[in-house]
Amino acid sequence: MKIKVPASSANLGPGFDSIGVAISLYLTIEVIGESDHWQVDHNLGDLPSGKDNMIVQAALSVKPDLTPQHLRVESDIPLAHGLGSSSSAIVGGIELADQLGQLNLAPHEKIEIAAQLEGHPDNVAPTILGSLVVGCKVNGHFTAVKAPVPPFAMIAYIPAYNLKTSDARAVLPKQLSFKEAVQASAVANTAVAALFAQDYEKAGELMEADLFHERYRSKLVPELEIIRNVGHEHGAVATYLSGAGPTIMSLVDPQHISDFVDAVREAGLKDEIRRLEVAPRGAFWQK
Ligand SMILES: Nc1ncnc2c1ncn2[C@@H]1O[C@H](COP(=O)(O)OP(=O)(O)OP(=O)(O)O)[C@@H](O)[C@H]1O
Ligand SMILES: N[C@@H](CCO)C(=O)O
Repeated sequence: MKIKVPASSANLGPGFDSIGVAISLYLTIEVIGESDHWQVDHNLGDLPSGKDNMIVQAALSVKPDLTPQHLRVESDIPLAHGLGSSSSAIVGGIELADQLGQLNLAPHEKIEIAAQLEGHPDNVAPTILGSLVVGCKVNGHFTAVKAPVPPFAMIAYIPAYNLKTSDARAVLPKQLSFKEAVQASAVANTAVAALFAQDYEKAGELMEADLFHERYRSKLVPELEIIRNVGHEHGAVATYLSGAGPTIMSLVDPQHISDFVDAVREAGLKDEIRRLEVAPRGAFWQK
């Protein structure tokens, strides 16, 4: 039995901590069988291989008396790169507990648990539901709404360097003025309306007009402005900092992908570029 959990790309510009999209890169957790201790074989470098692994910790937070298992974990989601690897691990752990503990959790219950563990729903909600999701905390619980899937290729520029979410949050201001907060939220509201209206010309402009986080983080990820400018000339509808970065995501019309990629290379950017898709389905089990 295997669980497949998609990656995710959060924020989409002004939807800071609120909007995210499931992405076609996967964390796979194979259940080999019961064991006398938790054992996690993985291809993820020096991450923990026992009970202290994030997947196991998430599973035990849901059901502390789960029987220990031998798991095999593989992932094509780069760690600490703004593609939601920690959320995929948390959601994978919740799915594991749900299945092994026969809990039959509803999607909204999984979102509640996962968002409490992660702190915000922008990565975990699309990782659970698939496609594009807008969510928030309200009246002490998390809520999430699925939006139409944008009909674009997601072209990710993945810098070689890592950027921990905690470091990328440390550069954000503690406060915004009332006037700035009103303007930032007006941009985000209109971006969401444009996404639901499937008016991608308007959505693209608004996705590039974030006032919550990108202007503070762009000094950590100087490639953002370069790729955004390339995108304006070469077929990108919008370019944004994926999650806390450093991955930069561009929504590109499929007809313009090779032109866009060539132009990014001509701008002197040499790190990995991957063509990804929106994953329409959230985490699921396979025999
Ligand atoms: N499969 C996994 N198993 C165990 N721990 C993991 C796994 N995937 C990620 N992690 C943990 O999550 C950390 C990365 O989380 P972080 O929030 O910094 O970045 P991210 O989730 O990849 O990006 P972002 O939140 O910006 O989209 C890793 O350093 C590791 O500690
Ligand atoms: N919304 C989060 C995503 C990463 O957890 C951020 O940008 O910090």
